Amino acid sequence: MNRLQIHDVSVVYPAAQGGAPVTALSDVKLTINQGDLVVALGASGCGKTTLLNLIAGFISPTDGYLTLGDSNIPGYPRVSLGRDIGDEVTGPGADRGVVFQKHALLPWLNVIENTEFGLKLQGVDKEKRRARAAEFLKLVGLEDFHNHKTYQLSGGMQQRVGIARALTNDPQMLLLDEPLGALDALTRESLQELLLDVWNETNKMMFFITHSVDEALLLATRLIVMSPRPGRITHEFELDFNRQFLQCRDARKVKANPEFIAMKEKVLEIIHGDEEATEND
Ligand SMILES: Nc1ncnc2c1ncn2[C@@H]1O[C@H](COP(=O)(O)OP(=O)(O)OP(=O)(O)O)[C@@H](O)[C@H]1O
Repeated sequence: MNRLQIHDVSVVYPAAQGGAPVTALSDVKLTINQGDLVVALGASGCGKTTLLNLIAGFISPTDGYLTLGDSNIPGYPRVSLGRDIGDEVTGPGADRGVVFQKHALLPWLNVIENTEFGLKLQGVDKEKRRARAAEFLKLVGLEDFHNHKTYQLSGGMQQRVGIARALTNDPQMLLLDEPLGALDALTRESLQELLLDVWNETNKMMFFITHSVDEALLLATRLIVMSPRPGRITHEFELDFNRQFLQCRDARKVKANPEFIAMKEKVLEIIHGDEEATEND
């Protein structure tokens, strides 16, 4: 079983000219198991993107460390009792796929060339990488768009290519930094459903950042709420609204569930409290 573990991690950004250092994350502990869809919510500046960048290996912790690995590989766990499974995360790797808010596709390549790009860099032969890219383009509903240039596609379709591209590398984990934030409401809903289908079908670990409480509650198996100054995880909730959605395929019905409404109120209260505290600082 794959697992990502974050062990007592802090991140301090050095002082900019004339300013003080910023403690973006303080003493963060988090375990993400195979099949977890962890969503991070929190007031602006609470360290969500810093946490994602750490998991992606784009930045290093000031204190603490992260591990990622498969407990079924002989030799693991390195330490008993299920802790320290896997290898220390020390930089970016193909085991983690990142989907950004802005898709970051290459405009001179068509859809399938963009999707297979990571495998091409890894030296996978053309037939193999085409077949894998086609498989994931089908999964995101773009099987008829292989030869389109990415700038000919709508924003939602471009994000679908970004998701297919990340999946084509077969990462253990998908990291998504507000991937739906720039989309109109209807496209956003259809991509939420797509992501739940992808999660359900692939059973990959996912770490997802959003500013939308509705989106967080609908998608998450575990919701973490973060607070700023210093950034830390203050609340964690186990949720099953995504399972409810996958059963009934009706997001509006799930969102009308009194439990959903009560959880939304609870989370909004936490976040608004943090925002007011920050404004009063
Ligand atoms: N490269 C950097 N150098 C210095 N400070 C930084 C840097 N990146 C982020 N910060 C600061 O670290 C804190 C956490 O930032 P981060 O972007 O991780 O928060 P966030 O929760 O993702 O915010 P938002 O919701 O606004 O995107 C903020 O105070 C931010 O100003």
